[in-house]
Amino acid sequence: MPKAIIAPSVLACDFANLQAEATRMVKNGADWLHLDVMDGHFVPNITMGAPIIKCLRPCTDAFFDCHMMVSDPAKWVDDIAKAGGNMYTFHIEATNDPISVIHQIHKAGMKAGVALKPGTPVDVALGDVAELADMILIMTVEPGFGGQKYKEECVAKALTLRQRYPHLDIEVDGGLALDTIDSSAQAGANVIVAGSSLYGAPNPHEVIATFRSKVDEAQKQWIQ
Ligand SMILES: O=C(CO)[C@H](O)[C@H](O)COP(=O)(O)O
Ligand SMILES: [Co+2]
Repeated sequence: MPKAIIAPSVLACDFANLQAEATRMVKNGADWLHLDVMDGHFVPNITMGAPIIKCLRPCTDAFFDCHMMVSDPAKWVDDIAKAGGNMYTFHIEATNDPISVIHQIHKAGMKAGVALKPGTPVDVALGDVAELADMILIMTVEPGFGGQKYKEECVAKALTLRQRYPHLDIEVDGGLALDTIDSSAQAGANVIVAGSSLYGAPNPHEVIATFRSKVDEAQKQWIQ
């Protein structure tokens, strides 16, 4: 059964100390690091790109989960692969040909994720997309900024995916915290992104452990 994967979003960290902030979460039990790449066009904010990911790569062995909030997903695949990205998750709203982008990502040696904004119906990810992708990301906030309120209504999409694809990695991103994790875990999401609730916590180790136990417990209902 899909195991719990906890992926702190460094978007919420002190970027002046990115190396220490990233490795701190790994030491606190994180499985992946979630790196939010924003181009100022697909979303109204600019964050980091391949040059920063490349600098971070020698600092940790952690799996780099690159969330690409960009208007032209095909354009950055090779740069992110060379920089050391492990998962390249692009938005389905940004392309007319998600299948060819998935193939391009695989050819570059990365896992392929496909993200859905809150207003995007899950139907677009069913069938070929879910069967070829390594992960589907259900956004639980509008992409662009950390620290937003969790949109619980989005988790119905995770439930639809989990019922059809018991082995698929399903990620949720946006507003995940101790008071919101339950609905995502119960809907079958197993990859939990959290920025503010982890970087703002005095005890991130405990928060990560709680996320993990809630997800692992909930996953038992889907497959043994
Ligand atoms: O993709 C994102 C925003 O577009 C971030 O990953 C997300 O918002 C995480 O931050 P927080 O947990 O504070 O909501
Ligand atoms: Co993200």
